[in-house]
Amino acid sequence: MPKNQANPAIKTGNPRSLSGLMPFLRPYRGRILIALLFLLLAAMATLAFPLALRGLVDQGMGGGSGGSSSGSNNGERLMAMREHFLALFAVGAALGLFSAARFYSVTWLGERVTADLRNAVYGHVLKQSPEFFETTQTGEVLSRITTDTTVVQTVVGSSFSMGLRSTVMGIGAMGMLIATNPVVMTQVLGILVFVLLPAIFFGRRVRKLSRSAQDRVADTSAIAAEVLNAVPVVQSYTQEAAETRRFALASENAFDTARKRALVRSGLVAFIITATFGALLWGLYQGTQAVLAGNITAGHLGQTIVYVILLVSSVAVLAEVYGDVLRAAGATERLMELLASQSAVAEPQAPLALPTVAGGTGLSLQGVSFNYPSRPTQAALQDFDLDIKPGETIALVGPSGAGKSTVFHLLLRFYDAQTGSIRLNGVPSDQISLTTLRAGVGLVPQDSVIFSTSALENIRYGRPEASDAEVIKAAEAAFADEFIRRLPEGYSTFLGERGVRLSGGQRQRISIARAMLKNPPLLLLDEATSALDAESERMVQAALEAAMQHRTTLVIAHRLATVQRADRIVVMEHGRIVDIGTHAELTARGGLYARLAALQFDLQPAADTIAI
Ligand SMILES: Nc1ncnc2c1ncn2[C@@H]1O[C@H](COP(=O)(O)OP(=O)(O)OP(=O)(O)O)[C@@H](O)[C@H]1O
Repeated sequence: MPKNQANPAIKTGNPRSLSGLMPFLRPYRGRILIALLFLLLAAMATLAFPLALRGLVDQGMGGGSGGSSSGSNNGERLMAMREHFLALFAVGAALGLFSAARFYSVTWLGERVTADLRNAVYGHVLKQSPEFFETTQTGEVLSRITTDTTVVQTVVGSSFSMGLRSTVMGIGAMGMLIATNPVVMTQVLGILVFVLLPAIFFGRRVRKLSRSAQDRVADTSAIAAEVLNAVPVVQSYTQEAAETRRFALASENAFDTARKRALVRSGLVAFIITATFGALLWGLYQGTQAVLAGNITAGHLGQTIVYVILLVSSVAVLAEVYGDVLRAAGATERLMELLASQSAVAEPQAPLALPTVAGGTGLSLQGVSFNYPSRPTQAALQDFDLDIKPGETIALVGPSGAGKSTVFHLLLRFYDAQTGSIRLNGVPSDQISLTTLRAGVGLVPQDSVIFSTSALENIRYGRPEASDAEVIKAAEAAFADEFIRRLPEGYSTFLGERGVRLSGGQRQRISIARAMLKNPPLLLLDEATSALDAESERMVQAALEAAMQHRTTLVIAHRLATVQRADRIVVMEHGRIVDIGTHAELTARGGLYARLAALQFDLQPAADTIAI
């Protein structure tokens, strides 16, 4: 089982999964306490309201209910009423103030925790080895970072506080009811038990469906991410309609699961509302009877009714919140799964320093055998032995699938070899921290990556602290300066997806300038196979030659000029080294290299050629 799979401790959509959020809440303990304080104050203001109301009804209005009161009596009552109204207003103002403060602090918390969570997941995903991305689709990760965190935000930033407020209010209202009217209370409590039991049953179903609804939404994101990255291919094969149908099918699945969840939840809501109404009416009925019998005053009844309303509405809100909590539990689980995934490439416990050697990095690969985790039976490299002196330029050649790129992957520690050792300047590569190891390597991939930013920043990606002058120097060395200056805004021109599109050769030169600015002692170059026009080709070649100076270079070579410049050419086939030598030596030997070279470099055709 790949190491990056879900931590088995975190399984199905259980509300307990929300505990995974604890580390994200902990830094904000002070804020949480403040929010709780405002929440309590607002709840207390709400609970004080019926008391003030009772005072108003019984003392302000109904005190001497007989009809013909004396003038002074009326005046006193008016005064008392005013006082009661003032008290009610004070309670209302306090409620408004505390509710606003609670709302702000809780929303702040929700947004903050979600932002932290999103950043943590993204940062964690970026550290995963390529193996992770072979098993997890980009769209799926995006969906988790956006949709799932939004669900969590709903809970932390609103549902949770609603739930807490309802709990406090419910308990408060219950306490007040017990104090003022124990008989009604006993009956209301009975009804509440009747509400809660089925709610738990329904809740379980909602939970399962919540998790699955999130999964189905992630499916649609995965499809969209894949297809949006390949729109030209989709259009050239006129597959727009088919792709739309595929997406619609996934959307339909998501809709169906969400609909089922809504149905179950609706049942829950219908049940709760009916039951709470029952409780409310029951309380009202009891109260009216008591007033008629002269056991309690009208104010007492009014107060009781408001408390009963508070109590049942709290329970109703809690049921609603419970649904949100279950949804968030599903989302948290999925996020925690991502956070729990461990990169198959481990950092060393006690990293060793990487000594610097003049002229470049010395490399030693001894007995290296490796197969990709998804292909346990097929060796991508076998008994690979190669010593490279600092400053040497080595060309790797061989048919497609020979394992050339795999050598790069292992040198960068994207994967770890199953057997053998890889040493840089004598230090095993798995004993060097990943940051140190990769800081010393410059990679120029076959397909140049251009980020959506200025030309300046694109080159600076290789060394963020470099000055503008250094960036320009690197661009000049990579023969990129001239064309960059001719762009609409020179070095400030926005490149990439939403900016100026560059030609293949220009992209390559930016990519080379980026690596040159980093100035690494080891350069890994994957020469582009795509044909460039002669002028572009000449420029790229010149840029590459400049880049190879004063460092160790490994180049996956596709050009005659490159192999001719190399100190040694390593010929690979089926993951093994089949020959090593210079261009002249290897051509003279007439083996695999001679045949490859004849095909690839357009040399004198050899007698028997092989397909590459
Ligand atoms: N991520 C991967 N998972 C599984 N197998 C892989 C992976 N990458 C490469 N392989 C396999 O490993 C072998 C070596 O591939 P590699 O990419 O190193 O070859 P290459 O010599 O660079 O080929 P090319 O010149 O076509 O890029 C091939 O059989 C390939 O199918």
